[in-house]
Amino acid sequence: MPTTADPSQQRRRAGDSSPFVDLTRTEWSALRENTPLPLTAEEVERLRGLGDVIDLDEVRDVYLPLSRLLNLYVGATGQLRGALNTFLGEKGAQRGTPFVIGVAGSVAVGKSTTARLLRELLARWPEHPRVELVTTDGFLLPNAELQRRGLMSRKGFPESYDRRALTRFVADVKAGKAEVSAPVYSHLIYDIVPGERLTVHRPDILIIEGLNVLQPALPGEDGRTRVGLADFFDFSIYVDARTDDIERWYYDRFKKLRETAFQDPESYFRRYTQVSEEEALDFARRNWRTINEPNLLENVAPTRGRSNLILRKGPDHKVQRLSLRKL
Ligand SMILES: Nc1ncnc2c1ncn2[C@@H]1O[C@H](COP(=O)(O)OP(=O)(O)O)[C@@H](O)[C@H]1O
Ligand SMILES: CC(C)(COP(=O)(O)O)[C@@H](O)C(=O)NCCC(=O)O
Repeated sequence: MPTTADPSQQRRRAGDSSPFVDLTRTEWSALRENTPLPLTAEEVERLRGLGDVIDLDEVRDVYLPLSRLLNLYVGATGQLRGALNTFLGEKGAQRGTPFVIGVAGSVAVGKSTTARLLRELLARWPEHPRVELVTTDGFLLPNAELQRRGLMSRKGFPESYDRRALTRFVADVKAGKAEVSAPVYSHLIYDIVPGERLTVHRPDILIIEGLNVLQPALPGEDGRTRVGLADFFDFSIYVDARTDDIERWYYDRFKKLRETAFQDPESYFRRYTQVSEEEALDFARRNWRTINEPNLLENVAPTRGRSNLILRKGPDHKVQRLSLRKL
């Protein structure tokens, strides 16, 4: 068989048998067309998570095309709704429901920054100004309950969440309910905040970000299949990187948190400011090796292929390649 040295042709051939279109950063960035850059360097700085490297170039090259694509998807969904209403006739006077976007990926991969940037960029389009962001950590079981179930060292694994409540939350938002609320998690106290709720009032777009948002539904106690969170998504994004890089980012962030958030007298991790950096890092390494890495490999990474878009980061946190699901 003749071979070709042209990588784009090779990719095209491989692409024929893949449900995704693979794009380099350069190819992707050309797709922003004339979408204006609505954020200043200061605003980007404010949105950046600890350890993340996001600057205006990254916003322009990666996030503007993404915001343009999502705006097109929201518009096309509105047209589909019109078709559905025509079909439904008398019953078809349904008002729109929020467009739901899931953002998945490992602990420390930078999904929070991706989700926060998207919220800001999407809210600047006049067609959908009301964009809400909810993280799934609010649906973690409280520490007391995790302890009762012997799950304290499984935080972030699918079984550490109240998955029914999480799915019900997204289902209610997607159904167009006027007011839906979620519990709130605090990284500071490492627990659910008693009595605190976050309320969502029928936004134009809901972004739901978390480790396990693309997990398929578990069968119920009767063994029957249930509806899962991702069944309510209109679009989903998986933030991806090499496991070695994510591990390094996790330790770098831990070191920074030790100098900042952990110093707070209320911080659950305050004790790691009182020991040597090496001892503190031993704890971080244990956490990575026994909790976050196994969860990434067993539960999170296998959901990558269920997303609509994979953002693949290089060792410097910058997105290098993207895979977009074909329709
Ligand atoms: N122990 C901690 N104390 C304070 N903030 C934390 C702590 N652990 C993580 N964070 C912050 O919580 C957010 C979510 O972190 P994480 O779930 O690892 O997702 P990601 O890094 O993909 O955004 C990040 O902004 C991170 O900086
Ligand atoms: C709170 C998390 C489970 C992430 O929750 P998510 O919002 O992704 O559902 C995670 O950031 C975490 O704290 N993991 C526990 C192990 C650790 O401290 O690294």
